Order: sequence, then structure tokens, then C-alpha cells
Amino acid sequence: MKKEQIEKLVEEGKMLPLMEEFYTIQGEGFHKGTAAYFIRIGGCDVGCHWCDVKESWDADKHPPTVTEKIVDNAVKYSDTVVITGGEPLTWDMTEITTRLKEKNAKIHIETSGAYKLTGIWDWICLSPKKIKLPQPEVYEKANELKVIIFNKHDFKFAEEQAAKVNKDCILYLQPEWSVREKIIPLIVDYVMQNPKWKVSLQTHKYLNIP
Ligand SMILES: C[S@@+](CC[C@H](N)C(=O)[O-])C[C@H]1O[C@@H](n2cnc3c(N)ncnc32)[C@H](O)[C@@H]1O
Ligand SMILES: Nc1nc2[nH]cc(C(=O)O)c2c(=O)[nH]1
Ligand code: SF4
Ligand SMILES: [Mg+2]
Repeated sequence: MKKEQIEKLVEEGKMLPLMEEFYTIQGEGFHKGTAAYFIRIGGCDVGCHWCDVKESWDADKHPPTVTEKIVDNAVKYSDTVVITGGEPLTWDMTEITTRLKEKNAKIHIETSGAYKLTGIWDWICLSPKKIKLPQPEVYEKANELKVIIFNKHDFKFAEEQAAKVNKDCILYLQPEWSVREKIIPLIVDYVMQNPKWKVSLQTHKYLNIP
């Protein structure tokens, strides 16, 4: 296929830069402990300095893959599919989620919310970032808010973000992995003082699974 043809299909969401896909246990947030098939789409312009998948950022490093093929494969493994990245909302998620819905999958997204919300979702995990704040529509539709705590100033950011989400949204504080030993005690104290929040850990990293 010609380069321009591929670019057009990616633009339409009919192809997506696929970094990796794997069947695992959702490690974080509300659905932690649940088996799910993960689809990791390349491409992210947000630039979190502590991002644990920096290899995902450059979309050109990940092969444009036919969306229909990604879906047909994913549903063989699990009826719960998590779309993550990179930042999945970099791309038009309409095609992939419509096809997954046709196959009766439960479709979850992990997103910073920084770009326009496309696609149909059973569960939206919003993990907002100071450097590129979420779009208003994502605050309205988020099912869980998962704020990463890297230092003590992030608690204030977490409260600002909690003030913007809908009333049913479940609130999580998750330690940034590299500082977990220092930050977990602060999160524990904070959640006991402010029980509207819950703790989320990256349990897959403790389990040594993807
Ligand atoms: C790699 S991101 C991809 C999805 C999307 N770009 C986002 O940030 O929500 C998946 C989740 O991992 C979290 N995350 C990334 N690096 C982390 C780290 N070093 N420690 C803890 N959580 C991290 C993100 O905040 C997000 O909730
Ligand atoms: N097991 C597992 N759970 C996860 N939850 C969110 C993840 C992500 O990178 O989006 C992730 C991940 O990479 N692995
Ligand atoms: S928004 Fe997500 S993928 Fe992008 S840099 Fe931040 S944590 Fe990494
Ligand atoms: Mg991860």
C-alpha cells in the first residue's frame, strides 16, 4: 500500500499504530484483578517525565495495523478489552470500538483525556496530566479518575481534578512507580484523612506480569 493510502486509513481509524497487545490481568484502578486483553496503540504527545512506556510515544515506530484484524484477534482472548497507549485518543477510536461492540466486547480505555473523546466505551479511566489537561467531555463521562502521585503537590492537583469530574466518578490515587516507597505512606495518610479517595497500585508490577 502507498504511504498516503496508509496515512488516510490511520486518519480514519481503519488502521492504527499497534505497539503491542497482550492478555493479562488489569492491574490498576476499579477493574484490578480482572482478566483483560490489552491493546497498546502508539503515539503520545503529552510527555509525562515519569511515563512507564516512553517507547510508545513515537507513532512512527509502531506498524500501522488494520483495525479489523486487531479486533478479530482481541476477542479470541477475552470479552474485556482495554485500549491504552500511548494516548489512544490521539486517534479516532470510532472504528475500533464499533467493531469491538459488534463482537459484544466490554471496552475500556486508559486515557489522559487530553484529546477529543471518540469511540463508544463501557469504562473510561481518566488519568489527567498537568501538562495537557483533559477535555471537558472526558470529565463528564469518566467512570474513574486515577491521579498519579509523584510528589506532595500532586494531592492539590488531584483535588482540582476531582472537582471537575461527574458525581459518580470513582476517585483513585496511584503512586508513581519509581517513588512508590516514599510516596505510598503519604497516600495512605491522605486517603484515611480524605476517604472519598481510594488507593490504586500497579499490581501487575508486583505480580511480574505485563
Ligand atoms: C501509560 S498510560 C497510557 C494511557 C494514557 N496515555 C494515560 O496516561 O492515561 C497508562 C496508565 O499508566 C499510568 N502511568 C504511567 N506511568 C506511570 C508510572 N511511572 N507510575 C504510575 N502510573 C503510571 C498513567 O497515568 C495511566 O493511568
Ligand atoms: N496489567 C496491566 N494493567 C494495566 N492497567 C493499565 C495499564 C496501562 O499501561 O494502560 C496496564 C498495564 O500495562 N498492565
Ligand atoms: S499521557 Fe500516558 S502515555 Fe502519554 S506520556 Fe503520559 S503516561 Fe505516558
Ligand atoms: Mg502500564
